[in-house]
Amino acid sequence: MLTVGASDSSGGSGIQADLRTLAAMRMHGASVVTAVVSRNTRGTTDVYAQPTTVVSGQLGCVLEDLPVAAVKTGMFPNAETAIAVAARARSGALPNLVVDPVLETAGGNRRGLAAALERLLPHALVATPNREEASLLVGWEVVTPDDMAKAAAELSAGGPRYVVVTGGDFVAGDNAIDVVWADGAARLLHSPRVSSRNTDGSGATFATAVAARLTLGDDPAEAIAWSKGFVGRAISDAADWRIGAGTGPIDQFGWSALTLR
Ligand SMILES: Nc1ncnc2c1ncn2[C@@H]1O[C@H](COP(=O)(O)OP(=O)(O)O)[C@@H](O)[C@H]1O
Ligand SMILES: Cc1ncc(COP(=O)(O)OP(=O)(O)O)c(N)n1
Repeated sequence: MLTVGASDSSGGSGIQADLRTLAAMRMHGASVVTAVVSRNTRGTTDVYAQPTTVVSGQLGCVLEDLPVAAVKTGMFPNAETAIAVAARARSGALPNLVVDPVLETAGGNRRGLAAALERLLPHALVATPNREEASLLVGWEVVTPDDMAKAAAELSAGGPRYVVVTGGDFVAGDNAIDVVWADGAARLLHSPRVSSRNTDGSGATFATAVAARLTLGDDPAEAIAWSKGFVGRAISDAADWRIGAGTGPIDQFGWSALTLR
């Protein structure tokens, strides 16, 4: 599987989380690095964008040799890089494409990046925006599960066949609720909400797991359901960790359950 995204110096999110997820799923991961991000558990302090020629060069180099079965995209530092990857997708070179439209580190040009992502989304099989990302993409505020379903339907029109609006930050009751839109209908996915300050990389882990399960032959609905369980366990297993002063990473490997002697 190929992940296209940014390097996160804290190790919690970005390509580090993606490659950890793939390793936990016993899968080989190739990685195209769109940016190098200075980030710790308290936040992001700098984003160094790779030149677009380097991103395109890495992409071409991987695709001409490795048998890539699925691709997940994460953070793009600017519109130009996203547009270059969209051009590759348009040519049919990115199979089983899962787009996690990260806008957190886009700085002042979120609208420009969102517009560029709109050029990538029609080539995706699955998109996994959180509520904030969905709000920016549809242009209105996505709050409730009904809103999530409406936004997912809007994004799916002319775009990915499956849209999952994730609701990790939607606190209502005991469940973490995601809304999946596919083939004209919305479905709610519930899992127990884990009380933890360590949720960094949840979105990256979820989207990567979806792409990885697609390579194993799941249909998208199965891949999404499996990944929801996987990320919930990873969050739960890391609930007691104390790594950094802020939002810490999650436990894709089930390390907390292992005893190493
Ligand atoms: N505290 C939590 N307990 C259980 N599942 C969670 C929790 N936080 C996030 N998730 C799940 O992790 C996945 C990523 O969701 P979310 O946090 O919304 O994405 P992002 O990290 O992109 O903001 C979703 O499947 C969501 O339901
Ligand atoms: C380098 C880098 N990549 C991704 C993110 C944020 O990704 P997102 O899917 O919004 O959230 P998590 O994966 O962290 O749950 C980031 N901040 N930096």
